[in-house]
Amino acid sequence: MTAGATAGAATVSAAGPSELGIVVDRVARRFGAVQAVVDASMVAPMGQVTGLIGPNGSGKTTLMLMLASLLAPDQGSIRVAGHDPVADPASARRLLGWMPDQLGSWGSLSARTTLVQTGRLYGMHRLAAAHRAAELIHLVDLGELADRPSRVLSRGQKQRLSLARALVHDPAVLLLDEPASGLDPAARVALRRTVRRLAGEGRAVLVSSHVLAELDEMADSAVYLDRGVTADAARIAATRVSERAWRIRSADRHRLRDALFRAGVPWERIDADAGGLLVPIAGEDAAAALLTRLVGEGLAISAFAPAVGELEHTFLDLSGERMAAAPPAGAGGPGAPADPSPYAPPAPGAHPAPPQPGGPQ
Ligand SMILES: Nc1ncnc2c1ncn2[C@@H]1O[C@H](COP(=O)(O)OP(=O)(O)OP(=O)(O)O)[C@@H](O)[C@H]1O
Repeated sequence: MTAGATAGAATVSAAGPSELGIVVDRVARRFGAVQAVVDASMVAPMGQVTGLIGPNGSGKTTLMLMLASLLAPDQGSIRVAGHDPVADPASARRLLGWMPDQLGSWGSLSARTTLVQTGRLYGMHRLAAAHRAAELIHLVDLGELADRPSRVLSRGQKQRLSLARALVHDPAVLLLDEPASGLDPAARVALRRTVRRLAGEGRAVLVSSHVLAELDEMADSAVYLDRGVTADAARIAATRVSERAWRIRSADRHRLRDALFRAGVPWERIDADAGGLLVPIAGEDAAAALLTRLVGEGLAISAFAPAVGELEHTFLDLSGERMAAAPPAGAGGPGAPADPSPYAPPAPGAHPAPPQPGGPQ
């Protein structure tokens, strides 16, 4: 995903409703005493993959069900390729493909029959439905299992059948709820390629997932749902300059530690893992300034990158669960003002003495 890309309400452009694929405006939905979706607004443009992210119980599936015309919102409006799934569900359903988190098909039907019957339900001729089923079986690589009852399929194989079923009528908008769950690594790579290709052909693809590293590689932008409310653009923009851990690698870790200390990073805030030293840095500008300084000191840096993906960082930041605490005021930590870099040199005696070689790395 491109750094910091988001698809909040504020990103609605002058594009027409069908170009936007999915448009959700101030939607709410309650189940008895539970307000599952409080205030959700978002867009998912055609030709792009949009991630839908949020903690357990934040309302993602409820929102997806409303988009799929399977649940009516209590208030607000939804447009799917320009159609209102409440007022005109038939038109919306013709244009959208829905992959739920559970397959939900008759176990006695084979994958092929499931796909053919789905095509028939969309009004396809028997031969056209059979042809389409064969195409999709090839696409999701279920050839050897196509004529066995779907109940014998593994969880991952059922996911692939579910994706194929969502694609039967060649929809312009795709709603995928946890599509990668149960897939092995090779199937995940294949899914990622398929999803990117489907978007590349002009579809709007909305993907809900807890596997944020997966989504990072798949999604052009993301919508964050927290306790039923979508995060607005300003909240998301703020996470871009909030602290996160960066991993820095150099052949000489001790020299690197010393250089980081001289750059104003307190000892106690430098962590380490097998990949290098972990340093909290607030924003890309601060990262660039630190890298420039380290290289300027003659250090050979072999890796310098965020230790967590963009989506995970934003998710954790919005959830208020960030690892690193803010540096104490005036401590010259990563968020400190530039002089000349964002890492102000520490005042003499401001930090404990550097640990001796052989200490924790
Ligand atoms: N049919 C229902 N009746 C009552 N409460 C419901 C119903 N469906 C969902 N909820 C409640 O609404 C809230 C949002 O649920 P939802 O399934 O949309 O969350 P989610 O973000 O998809 O969660 P997860 O990530 O765990 O799948 C939860 O508190 C859930 O218990």
